[in-house]
Amino acid sequence: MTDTTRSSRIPGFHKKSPAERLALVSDFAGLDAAAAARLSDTGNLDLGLADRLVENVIGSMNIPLGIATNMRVDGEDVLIPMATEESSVVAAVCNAARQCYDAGGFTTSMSGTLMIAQIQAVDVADPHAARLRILGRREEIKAICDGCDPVLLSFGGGFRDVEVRVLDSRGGPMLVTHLIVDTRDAMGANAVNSMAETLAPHIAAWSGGRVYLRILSNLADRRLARAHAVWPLDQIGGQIGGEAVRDGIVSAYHFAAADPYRAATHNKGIMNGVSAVVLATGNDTRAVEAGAHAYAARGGQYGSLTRFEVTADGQLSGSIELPMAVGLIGGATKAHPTAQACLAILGVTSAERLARIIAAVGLAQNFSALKALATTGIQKGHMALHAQNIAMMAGAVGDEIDRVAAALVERGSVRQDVAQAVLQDLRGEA
Ligand SMILES: CC(C)(COP(=O)([O-])OP(=O)([O-])OC[C@H]1O[C@@H](n2cnc3c(N)ncnc32)[C@H](O)[C@@H]1OP(=O)([O-])[O-])[C@@H](O)C(=O)NCCC(=O)NCCSC(=O)C[C@@](C)(O)CC(=O)[O-]
Ligand SMILES: NC(=O)C1=CN([C@@H]2O[C@H](COP(=O)(O)OP(=O)(O)OC[C@H]3O[C@@H](n4cnc5c(N)ncnc54)[C@H](OP(=O)(O)O)[C@@H]3O)[C@@H](O)[C@H]2O)C=CC1
Repeated sequence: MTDTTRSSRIPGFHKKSPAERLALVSDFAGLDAAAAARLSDTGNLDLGLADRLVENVIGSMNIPLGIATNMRVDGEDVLIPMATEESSVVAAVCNAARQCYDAGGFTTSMSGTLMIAQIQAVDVADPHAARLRILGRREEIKAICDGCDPVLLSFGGGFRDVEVRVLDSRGGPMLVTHLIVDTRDAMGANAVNSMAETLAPHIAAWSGGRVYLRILSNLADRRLARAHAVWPLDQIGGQIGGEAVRDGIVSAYHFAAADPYRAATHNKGIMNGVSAVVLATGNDTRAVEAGAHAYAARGGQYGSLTRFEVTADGQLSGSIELPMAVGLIGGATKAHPTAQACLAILGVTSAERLARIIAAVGLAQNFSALKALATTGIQKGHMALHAQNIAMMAGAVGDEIDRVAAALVERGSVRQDVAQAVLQDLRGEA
């Protein structure tokens, strides 16, 4: 029954300390002392820092951090920190990277570190002429934008270009100005948003219209990260032979390229890897995910972020291209000590190198998922690793977890009801 005595209207909640908030939440939700203690155990994130990173903090939510091995990117071996709650994601990257390691691993590139900020103007009487008026002010616009961020300028970044589009919207023509800004080692949201807000009154004056939105675009298509790898047939073959595996993977790609229902899952697999590194390094997962999916839908049809084809000598070639707006400065990257440690593990000294490594991880992840799907099926490898989670869900603790998980894999039935039965057996309760 609904409890009508509880109220979520808590004035001044944000002004309380984390401990006071937790007490209120515990009371509201009827949490026992153990649950409350778990919430306030912030692990490797200082509670005071957490309270500064986001609002209304009561604790922190810890996610496992795994390391993907075997990755060689542009001739350099690198260990990959991945923050994810999903089993088999880290193993999949290790597995894919192992199979192309001897062939040289991944080669990567980047289109640049340019972000786009948009300024929306409406009620412009002569949008096409206004477009030219704004384009004619390029040097003035550059000075205004660069004046917003001298620090960025000192690192070689800043305004690069202005573009103006006349959009045919439901509310009539709309004038949209794009500021193209090199944000170097920052993701750049705050930098370009400040520029857009500062420039907005000028756009209103030059266009004769009214300005509404002034915000970056997450479709960061001037910041594309690319990765490529060749998987030799003798490395991917196994029992069914390299050619069959290769053809199955290529066909899986063709399926994703032709069908948005499949492409969504295909790209979700890629983002298993991408988002895990983005999160581990304190970057904005939503920004990267929005950019990736918008890029996958360019041209009007949602499709695959990767491509698989056969090289002239019959090997499997895989490539990926996606927007990668990540930074080493700003957001939580600098503030979160675990993010700093993850960047140290990666050994990256530029946002570009980080973006390129993440693209390689996305490609690796996709290779392993497609290989599993096109051969044994995803459940064999994934469920074998997921068996431990199922064992824990069934109530197994300590040593029981491994024993129950092993029994589930042996029976080929990774299900909670089976786990419960195995556990009862183990405990002599059957
Ligand atoms: C799970 C594996 C790796 C087993 O693969 P396998 O061939 O049975 O494993 P193996 O024991 O022969 O080991 C091969 C290598 O895999 C790695 N490996 C193997 N086991 C581990 C482990 N426990 N921890 C860390 N690494 C592991 C490791 O690198 C190892 O090399 P070694 O170190 O022995 O020289 C394989 O089946 C696989 O890659 N499966 C794909 C799993 C996957 O994609 N998971 C993502 C979750 S499913 C999903 O959300 C996305 C999806 C699938 O829907 C996307 C789509 O539809 O496209
Ligand atoms: N739609 C979206 O994706 C949005 C995302 N966000 C959030 O914005 C945050 C990222 O913003 P971002 O602008 O990157 O972060 P910050 O504003 O925190 O940091 C960037 C700033 O750091 C300074 N800086 C110092 N060294 C460098 C260097 N080597 N290269 C580049 N800049 C340097 C620059 O100047 P200075 O010191 O003068 O600032 C730069 O503007 C994330 O938390 C994200 O979640 C916010 C709004 C919308």
